[in-house]
Amino acid sequence: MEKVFHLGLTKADLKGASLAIVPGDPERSKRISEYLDSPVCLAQTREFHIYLGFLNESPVVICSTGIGGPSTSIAVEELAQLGITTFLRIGTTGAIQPHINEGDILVSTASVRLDGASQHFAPIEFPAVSDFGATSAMVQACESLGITHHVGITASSDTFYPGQERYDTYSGYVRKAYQGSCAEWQKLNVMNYEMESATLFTMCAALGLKAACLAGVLVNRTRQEIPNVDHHDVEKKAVTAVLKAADILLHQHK
Ligand SMILES: O=P(O)(O)O[C@H]1O[C@H](CO)[C@@H](O)[C@H]1O
Ligand SMILES: O=c1cc[nH]c(=O)[nH]1
Repeated sequence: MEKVFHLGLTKADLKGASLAIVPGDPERSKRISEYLDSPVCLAQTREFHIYLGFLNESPVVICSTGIGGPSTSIAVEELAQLGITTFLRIGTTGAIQPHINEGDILVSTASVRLDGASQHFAPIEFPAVSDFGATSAMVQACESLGITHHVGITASSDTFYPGQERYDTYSGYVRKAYQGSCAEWQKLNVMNYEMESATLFTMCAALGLKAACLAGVLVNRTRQEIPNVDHHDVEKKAVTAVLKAADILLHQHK
């Protein structure tokens, strides 16, 4: 088999792996790989930092997606060509419901499609819905680890500023269409904002792949805009949860 376009890997490089953990941040890939047995770096190209390791003897791929839908769609398309069928996103997020605390883990059942890339896979009426089994594994993982978590809908936006209704200190400008949008999502019981799950869920549902997403809360925007938690502490909790979910999915039938 030829190498895929961006990741530059062949199927043989993945050693038969069928599950990938997909963080946004490239540096998170390496940190996650350190929890696996015999981790190796397969490639570092653009935003895609790819590692292979073993979880209780099963091969697992870690591949960062970078920020947003377009690069996420490339990672997913190319990993699927290499044999990956299950994608577990581990992200960071901003909560918009007052009962959610910094450091909590949010498991997304579905996402509001505030992205553009998902429309290249399915029309806007098509739901950005997670895979039930993979999402249940994330919930089970949080429960068994005693991690405070919330399960529900996520708003997934192409932009960090206007799409998430952030009034930056440079222009303070958010176009009319997004003014008041955060309050509307709050009213509709949306838990949080992040930037990749709408593309991931839509394309995986459309292409017959499985996807789930959990994210660690860095900030609760009902109280403040700038995080004051330790990113690494939040990340560690999310990594522990996603690895447990991967283990459940890979080994539950053995
Ligand atoms: O921490 P990651 O996985 O990158 O996720 C979140 O953080 C980035 C924005 O700061 C976006 O990618 C968003 O989805
Ligand atoms: O508020 C936030 C925090 C992290 N990532 C996002 O996309 N939004």
